[in-house]
Amino acid sequence: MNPTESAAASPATRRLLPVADGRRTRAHLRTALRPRRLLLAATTAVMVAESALGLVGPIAIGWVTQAIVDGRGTSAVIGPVALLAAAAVLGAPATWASNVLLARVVLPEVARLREDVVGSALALPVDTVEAGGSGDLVSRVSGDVERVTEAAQGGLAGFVSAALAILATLVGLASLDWRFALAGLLAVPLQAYTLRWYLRASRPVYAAGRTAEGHRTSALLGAFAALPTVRALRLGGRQYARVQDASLAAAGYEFEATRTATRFFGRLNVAEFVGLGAILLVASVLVRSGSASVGAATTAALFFVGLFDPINAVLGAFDSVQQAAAGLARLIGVLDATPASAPVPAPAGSPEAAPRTARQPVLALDRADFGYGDGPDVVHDVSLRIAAGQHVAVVGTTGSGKSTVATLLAGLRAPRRGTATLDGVPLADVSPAALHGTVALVTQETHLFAGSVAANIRLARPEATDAQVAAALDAVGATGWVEALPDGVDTLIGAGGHHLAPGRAQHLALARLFLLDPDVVVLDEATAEGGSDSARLLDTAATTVLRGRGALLVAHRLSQTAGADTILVMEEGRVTERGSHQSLRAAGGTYASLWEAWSRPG
Ligand SMILES: Nc1ncnc2c1ncn2[C@@H]1O[C@H](COP(=O)(O)OP(=O)(O)OP(=O)(O)O)[C@@H](O)[C@H]1O
Repeated sequence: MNPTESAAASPATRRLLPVADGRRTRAHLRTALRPRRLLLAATTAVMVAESALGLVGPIAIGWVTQAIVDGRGTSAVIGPVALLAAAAVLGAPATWASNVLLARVVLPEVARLREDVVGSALALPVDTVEAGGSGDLVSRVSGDVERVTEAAQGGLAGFVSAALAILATLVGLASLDWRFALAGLLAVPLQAYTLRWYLRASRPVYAAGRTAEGHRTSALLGAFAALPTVRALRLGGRQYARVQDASLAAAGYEFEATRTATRFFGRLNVAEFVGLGAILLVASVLVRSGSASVGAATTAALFFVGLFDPINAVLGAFDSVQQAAAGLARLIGVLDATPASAPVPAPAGSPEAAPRTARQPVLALDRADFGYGDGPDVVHDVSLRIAAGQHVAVVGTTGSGKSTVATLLAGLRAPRRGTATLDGVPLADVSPAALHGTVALVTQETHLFAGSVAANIRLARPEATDAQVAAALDAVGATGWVEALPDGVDTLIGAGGHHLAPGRAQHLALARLFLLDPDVVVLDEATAEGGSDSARLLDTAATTVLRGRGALLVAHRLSQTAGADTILVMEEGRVTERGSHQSLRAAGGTYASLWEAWSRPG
């Protein structure tokens, strides 16, 4: 997308990627954890043992208190103290084992989820990413994955062990005297009510907060992508205001979430004091009536006070589990948005990658219409066919739809009506792995990745040898200037590296294309950056790359298109003329005038 457009699109008007509903999210979790259910059961068993060890403290203290009240000798204290020491010694390995087991259950799944989501994101249709803004995608594969990891590593472990501690304490209370348990349970309705209120209040806040974060990232990325335009047109203030609005909206949700959590913990304190008050009341009645010992009453009070932390931990963990659930739903939304027919692209050279063939596939558009987003059609009823090494050129004025046709033919976008096919199969049904090496699109915007020149060329075929990389550079005539760089092919380019002029970046893109060796090439102004000096060099390189393959050429310099087998003239999204250079010149129409204007000296 044009950066100016991306910066101009208001985040509020974006259609973000879908978010999975609760049912779909739970189903995904169940499927993911099913193969690990034995490990999960072992982890739970260790956590139960760990929680049971945590109960030993209050029990031992109760026994000590009772021994003192009864005036028994020091020997009566030795047993409880030894028990306390044993629980402390066993507690450490139990905690270690539960952490290790939990990591074994959870971490591989989180890692796989991240890989799946990144893979799906790379296979998403361009339209879908453009509609949502890449910021939304970035915030999902970074922020959301982080939240799920945090919850799974820390929050979930805390949640499970604290929940088990609560259960074990309640059992402990009941085993002292059922009336202690009953008194303690008085807090439960209040806690349940508070929790229900909190879940209802916080869930939408977290979900909206994550969406707002996506908007904020989109606004930031949009502003950065359009930086040169923003500077040139002095749009800084407007961009700043846009980012500020998106940030304020996101911060607003963060405040709201904190406010809700604070209220929640305040209400919980009330519940705790109601429970403790009830236990102390019951204790005093039972001790006075002789139904319970002072030691048992002390243990009961300590049990209940000991519940405060786990209850806070459970409910606090709800917080991170809730945030993780919102994140997980957004991640699964990405998985679901990827077309089933478009598996994750396999790197070239891997066994799943399409085998290289010297075949000549037929790439065709048939009566294709296309429009961006919800906008009107900008391409109408376009048909063209590239077979067996044929070269088709598209010419026309700015905005007539040439680039759009190029992206339709390369399978980056799908026509609204009509078809785009490879050997008769709709491109939408051809997996990226099968398209890789068959059809390649090179546009005017050449992205240089941070890395060496060789690494940038090798992206086309990671298994290519140094000699093959050198041969590709040689074939397109780039060896001379590449060798003159500070470190030759090892010179670092891209972000933070040696600066290359746009024409040189295009030259490298042509070398990359040569190494990729696709059957059909779609060149969209791929040599447009050449100044008068390097224009000829780029034209020669393009001629070398195109030799023996089918091609669609979009170019402003008509010298590049004059040799094509068929030339299409586009006006306002329609093909208005079609034929060879000679026949179109002879026809005296738009092409003849364009040629006339272009070839006029000066
Ligand atoms: N990402 C986009 N979102 C919305 N509209 C777009 C987008 N890209 C192009 N358009 C519109 O579609 C129409 C065709 O544009 P396209 O870029 O295909 O024309 P073109 O002939 O390649 O122009 P140029 O020679 O300037 O590259 C234009 O009206 C343009 O404004």
